[in-house]
This record gives sequence, structure tokens and C-alpha cells, in this order.
Amino acid sequence: MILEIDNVELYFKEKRILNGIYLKAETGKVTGILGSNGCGKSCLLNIIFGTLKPKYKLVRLDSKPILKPLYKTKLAHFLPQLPIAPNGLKLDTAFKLFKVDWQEFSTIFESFAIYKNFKFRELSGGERRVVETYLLLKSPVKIVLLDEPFSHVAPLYIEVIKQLISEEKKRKIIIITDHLYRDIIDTSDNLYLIKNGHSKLITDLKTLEDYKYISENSL
Ligand SMILES: Nc1ncnc2c1ncn2[C@@H]1O[C@H](COP(=O)(O)OP(=O)(O)OP(=O)(O)O)[C@@H](O)[C@H]1O
Repeated sequence: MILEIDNVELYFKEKRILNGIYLKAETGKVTGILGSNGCGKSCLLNIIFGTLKPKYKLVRLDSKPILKPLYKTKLAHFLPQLPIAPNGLKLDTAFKLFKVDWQEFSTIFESFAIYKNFKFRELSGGERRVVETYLLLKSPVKIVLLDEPFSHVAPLYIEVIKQLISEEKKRKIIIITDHLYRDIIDTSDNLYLIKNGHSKLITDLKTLEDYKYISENSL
């Protein structure tokens, strides 16, 4: 499956945030989005998911325009920057709702095994992020959008999530953004930088320095 987003024009009042965006994501490949604070990464993910309506946009799935927002289909899940699970929801119930196997999760993340009957509010911010990212990645959908899944997450867990992403990409379109750019570079098969409202396909990592996304010699 191939997902493309094209012709995006997003304004907030007179302020132009995005224009000249083209992004292509496909099953079997992770698509990473980089860009500095406020460049429009979260807005772009929301536009793809359908939860933000820009002035113009064109979303195509396998070359056919889709007019229905993705969130109204059963095709996609989106991890925004804020928590998604209600505070009072039990982890066990969430795993059932998302059709994800608790046993497998608690084998991979052994220290979480005790949380089966805990409510989300009883987890730390980072633990919650791990559980929510896992639920979305493992649930049986075709498209997963991840906005800063590594924020507040400990290095060892980040490595586990990166392994999960490379496993799940075989079955899913995965689009991911985070300021931990080394992890995004590691994980992504295709990389875009958003700068001045435009998307730029990055084929040579050195251009991240040329575009002043990172300082010289930091790769
Ligand atoms: N609801 C809104 N009303 C007005 N301006 C907004 C709104 N949402 C976002 N913006 C503006 O749009 C721009 C892009 O925001 P967005 O959250 O997409 O940035 P980002 O690249 O995800 O940033 P960060 O990396 O800091 O999370 C910012 O300048 C922000 O101030």
C-alpha cells in the first residue's frame, strides 16, 4: 500500500505554516519526518489523519484520492504528542480493545508485567508512552502515525521500540517524527525534512547540515 500526501496548504489566520509538501510512505518502509520546533510536523500528521483541515490537501492511497478522513476509516492509528488512553482505563482492557496480546507485551517488557490490572493514570509519563506506542504499533491496522514516540522514554526501551518498528513495517505504513534525530535516521528507510513550509526528501544526510537542521559535524 502506498500513501501520498500532496498539495498541502495550511494557514493559521494569515500565518502560512505549510505549502509545497509532498510525502510518500509505503508498506515495508518507515518514513521519518524531521524538522525544527514549530515547522509543522504535528500539523502534517494531523492533516494526514484527517484531524486538521488545511486550506488544500490531497491524500492518495494506492494512487486513488481518498476523501474520507483516515480517522473515520479502520485503516489508521495516530499517536499524538499527548496521551491517548483515558486515565481510568485498565491496561488489560486497553490491550483487549486494541486486539493486542498482553502476554507477548509483558514478555518483551518484563518490568511492565505487574501493571496488567493498573490504570493508565498509575503509570509514569514514559511508561505510558511505551504502552501506547506498543498498542498502536501492534494493533491490526495498515497505517500508523507516530508523533514523538521516543519522548520521555528510556534508551533501552527506545531500542526495543525501534526493533518493533522494523518488524511491524513489514505489514504497515509507518510515519514517524521525533527530535531524537539519530533514532529517526536509524529507523527510517525514507527521510523528509520540513523547512520553511516545504518538505525535502533527504537522500544524503549531509544535507541536514546544509539546511541547518543540525550543526556541522554532528552526524
Ligand atoms: N491551533 C493552532 N492555532 C494557531 N497556530 C497553530 C495551531 N496549531 C499549531 N500552530 C502553529 O503551527 C506551527 C506548526 O506547529 P506544529 O505543532 O505542527 O509544529 P511541530 O513541527 O510539530 O513542532 P514541535 O517539534 O515543537 O512539536 C507552529 O508555529 C504553531 O504555533
